[in-house]
Parts: sequence; C-alpha cells; structure tokens
Amino acid sequence: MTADLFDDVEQPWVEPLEDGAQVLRRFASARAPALLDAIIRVTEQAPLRQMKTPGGHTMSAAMACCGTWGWVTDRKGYRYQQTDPLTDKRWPGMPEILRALAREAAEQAGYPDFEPDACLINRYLPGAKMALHQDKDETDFSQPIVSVSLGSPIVFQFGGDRRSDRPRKVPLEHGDVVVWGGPSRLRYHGVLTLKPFDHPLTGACRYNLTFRRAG
Ligand SMILES: O=C(O)CCC(=O)C(=O)O
Ligand SMILES: [Fe+2]
Repeated sequence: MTADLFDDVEQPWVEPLEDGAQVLRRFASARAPALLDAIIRVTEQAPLRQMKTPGGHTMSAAMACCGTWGWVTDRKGYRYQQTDPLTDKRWPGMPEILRALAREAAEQAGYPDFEPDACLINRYLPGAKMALHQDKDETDFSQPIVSVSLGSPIVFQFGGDRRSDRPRKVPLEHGDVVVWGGPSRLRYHGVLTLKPFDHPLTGACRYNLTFRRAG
C-alpha cells in the first residue's frame, strides 16, 4: 500500500433529488482545504455574526457574506445589501476559488450560465439549525441556488412549495453540494440541529456556502 492511498478523496457522484434539484456528492471534497482557507480570509474582513430575525429572534447560525451582495436580516426585515452593516464597508469580493466551484457545480447540475453575485457563509456549531424557509429575496429566480457543505455532517430538509409539505431528509456530508433551480427553485428547505462531531478539518463546526444571483 502506498502513502497516497490514504490521501485519496472519494470520487464524486450525482444523486437526483427532485425535478431541477441534485445532490453532487463529494463534489467539493478535493478542494475543501482551499475553500476553508478562503472562508477564513473572508471572515477576517467580514466577521461571522448571529443576526436577528424581523421577529426579534437571534439566528443560531453565524453568518458572513462575500460578493457584490450580502444577505442580512434585522428588525427591519430580510434583504440584500452591498455593505456589511457591522463595518459599513462593501462585502469582501468573492474569492475566485469559491466562484469557480459554484459555477462548476451549477453546470454539472444543468445550469451552465450561473453567475453568482452573492455568497452567504453560514457557520453552525452543535445545537445550531435553520428552520424551513424559501430563498426568495433574489430578483432572478431563473438562476439556481448552489449550497456547499463543509465539515460536520447534518441533515438537510428539502420540502415542497408550501411550508406544510413534508420535507425529505437528506443527510449531507463534507464536500456535498446541493443545487436547486428551475421547477425546484422556491422549494422550502432547512437543516436539522447540528449534532456534536469532530471533523478533521473543522472540528465541531459545519460551514455552508450558499451561492445566489441576488441582483
Ligand atoms: O446550511 C444549509 O445547508 C442551508 C442554508 C440555507 O438554506 C440558507 O442559508 O438559506
Ligand atoms: Fe436557504
């Protein structure tokens, strides 16, 4: 047995989810260390923070953004804006390695013209979750959502067009990428509570990168 057998990353494979939606298993695994480096660099400029919902609840996931547009929430509502409310500066640019990954994943899933201008970075620690919601603050629903999982595994929920539709449970692991668009673009989705885990690259934490065309 040679040493590089231990370094081998799994070959990616595709799992259809719904019409217009796919899970690209391990699509991001090989470049995960570089993606995590890029996340660290972005969050040095735009710190991760737990934002408040319009209803006054503090979100359990900590968030930061890069790209032209960043998604924010506060007592005034949900919206995209070009500046970080913490620093009043423009969001850090989207690192090329992130943009390239999002474009390649979208193309693989059948969306060859994806031009993301927003990347939301979600950091979950054990106990954090995200309730079922639609991504609908964007202007152009012809562009898909590309959602990348890094670090600790979690259960993703992929529901219907109504909140009351029972969601499918999709376990996601490090390197998995979910793409949804076309007829699935406005599906309700979320993640269940993150369980304690010790990932070799991120420890207890899970990062999610959500790429969108916002503007
Ligand atoms: O963490 C995830 O996998 C989902 C994140 C999400 O849906 C969002 O940020 O809108
Ligand atoms: Fe979402």
